[in-house]
Amino acid sequence: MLEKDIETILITQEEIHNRCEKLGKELTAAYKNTQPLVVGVLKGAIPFMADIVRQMDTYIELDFMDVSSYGDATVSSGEVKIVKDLDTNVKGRDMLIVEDIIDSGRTLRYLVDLFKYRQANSVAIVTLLDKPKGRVVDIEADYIGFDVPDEFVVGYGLDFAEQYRNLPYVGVLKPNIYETKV
Ligand SMILES: O=P(O)(O)OC[C@H]1O[C@H](OP(=O)(O)OP(=O)(O)O)[C@H](O)[C@@H]1O
Ligand code: HPA
Ligand SMILES: [Mg+2]
Repeated sequence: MLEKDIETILITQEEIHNRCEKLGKELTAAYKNTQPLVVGVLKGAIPFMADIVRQMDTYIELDFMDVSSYGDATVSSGEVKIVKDLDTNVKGRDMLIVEDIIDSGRTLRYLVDLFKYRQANSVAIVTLLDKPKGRVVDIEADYIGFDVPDEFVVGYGLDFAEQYRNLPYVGVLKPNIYETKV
């Protein structure tokens, strides 16, 4: 059903699963002596977060933050706003932010600066996808699943107009889909 809208599959479900296993081992080792607060950035990070935390064999806590800079657009508005804040006081905490993609970098630049301002002890980033060509502000992830080309990607949490988050892989939409929705 959804697959008819996809032009190319960039990353398969199996590739994502295998990469999550490897990243999970690295994160387990990195956080074995601390109890990090793992922060999922709603809504895109949900599928990746569900997979990556189940590959972390160590003590962790979960929290969520909802920030938005895109709305239904495919180009970032440039302004990041908090839609839902954390429930947890982060002062002195080791934090791991889980994201689906770093594109312009604005969302993560904002979050890292915010958590440092709130005096977190450390702030690291794990992202499923990195789109280095999209970068407008300076930010790098500590753990990256895959690099993607400078194209608008969907699936595995990533949406176009709130659709396609539930695809079990990452792909590029057929051009006619943009035309009918824009
Ligand atoms: O590096 P950037 O250019 O800031 O883009 C990346 C962010 O944009 C998307 O979220 P969005 O704000 O669309 O919310 P969503 O997760 O609910 O789709 C994505 O999930 C990242 O959080
Ligand atoms: N796809 C979906 N959402 C996004 C993207 C993308 O390529 N970049 C930033 N948010
Ligand atoms: Mg989005």
